[in-house]
Amino acid sequence: MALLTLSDVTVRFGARTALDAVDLEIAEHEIVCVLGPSGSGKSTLLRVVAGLQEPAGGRVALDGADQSGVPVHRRGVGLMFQDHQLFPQRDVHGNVAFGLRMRGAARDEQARRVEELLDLVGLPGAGRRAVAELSGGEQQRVALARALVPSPRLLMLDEPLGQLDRSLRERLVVELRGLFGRLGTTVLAVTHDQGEAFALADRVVVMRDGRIAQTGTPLEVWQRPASAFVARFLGFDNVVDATVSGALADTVWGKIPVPDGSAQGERTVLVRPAGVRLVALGEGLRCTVGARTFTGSRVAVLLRPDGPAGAPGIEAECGLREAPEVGAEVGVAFVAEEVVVLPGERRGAAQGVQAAVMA
Ligand SMILES: Nc1ncnc2c1ncn2[C@@H]1O[C@H](COP(=O)(O)OP(=O)(O)OP(=O)(O)O)[C@@H](O)[C@H]1O
Repeated sequence: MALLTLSDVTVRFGARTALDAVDLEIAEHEIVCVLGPSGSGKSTLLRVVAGLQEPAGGRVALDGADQSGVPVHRRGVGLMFQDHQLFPQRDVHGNVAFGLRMRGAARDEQARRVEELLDLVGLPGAGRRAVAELSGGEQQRVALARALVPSPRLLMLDEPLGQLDRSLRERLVVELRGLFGRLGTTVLAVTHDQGEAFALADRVVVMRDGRIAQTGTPLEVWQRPASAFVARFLGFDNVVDATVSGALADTVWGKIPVPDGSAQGERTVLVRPAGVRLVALGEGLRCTVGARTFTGSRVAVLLRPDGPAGAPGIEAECGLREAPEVGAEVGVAFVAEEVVVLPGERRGAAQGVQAAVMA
């Protein structure tokens, strides 16, 4: 049985629907990350599970038990918010022991458990340190220890690494995944950073306007985005309308090869940057290099098709040495394995069909 089940959960703020009939299940020991643009309903999802927000409709169940009317502190969930919300006047021990004290745990049990948790999050012996003197990353660990101390059956994290610098986030995310794996913690985390979500999660949930746009393993979502929205949200810019016929998609960039078995007809097609190949001038689509951006080990190259007028730019990625100069003229070809015909009919095409039917 799922540890957490949301069935048809709707949350409204006046006329605004923050969650729109959401269904979601989380299995025990699973780490699920919710991703989505600002305002898509991520925090509301956490709040409704925690009991901080009443749903207007639907049901939240933990271990199969309906949670309506069950207050926050009786749900057995741990919560960690973006801004840590540590008590500045208390030391590390005082912060981590908070949940135990509230439960009336004996002092020696508190001391033992706090030490155990501080060891676990990599802050052994830090109990007497003042919270205000800790670095952002250390405060983050204290907040995590505090959330873990009552052994919640579900740990919920809202932008857990939000305010930390990039290198610390990358390190902590790996540590967190290892830690949750060892503890067998079930986690529901919210982040707007897809790199973080992909590194942490067994499964990601992409939200849009209060609904789930896609759910799947990081690899599934990355390889097969469910829609143009998800593809663009993941940072893919090469998304164009196409008419797919057999192994070719007819697009504004010319005919692009698509993988065997691709859906046919009026579609939207994603070409991953790795599927854009630079070839000799005179072959493929003629483009001018509009910009180059160094991304670490690769160079992102923006190509502007020389025609037809209004054709969108194409993003390619090149090795450091073969990236052409800005202004260079190049030929562009496409590699079928890196092309994805997105599920669902193109919106414009569907509207066209509807207009035709109505006429
Ligand atoms: N207390 C509230 N009163 C009124 N509207 C609210 C309230 N909380 C959230 N909303 C609205 O509900 C929608 C979803 O908000 P939510 O905070 O869940 O989004 P989010 O995806 O977490 O956004 P962000 O990434 O910016 O934190 C938004 O349109 C927001 O304006």
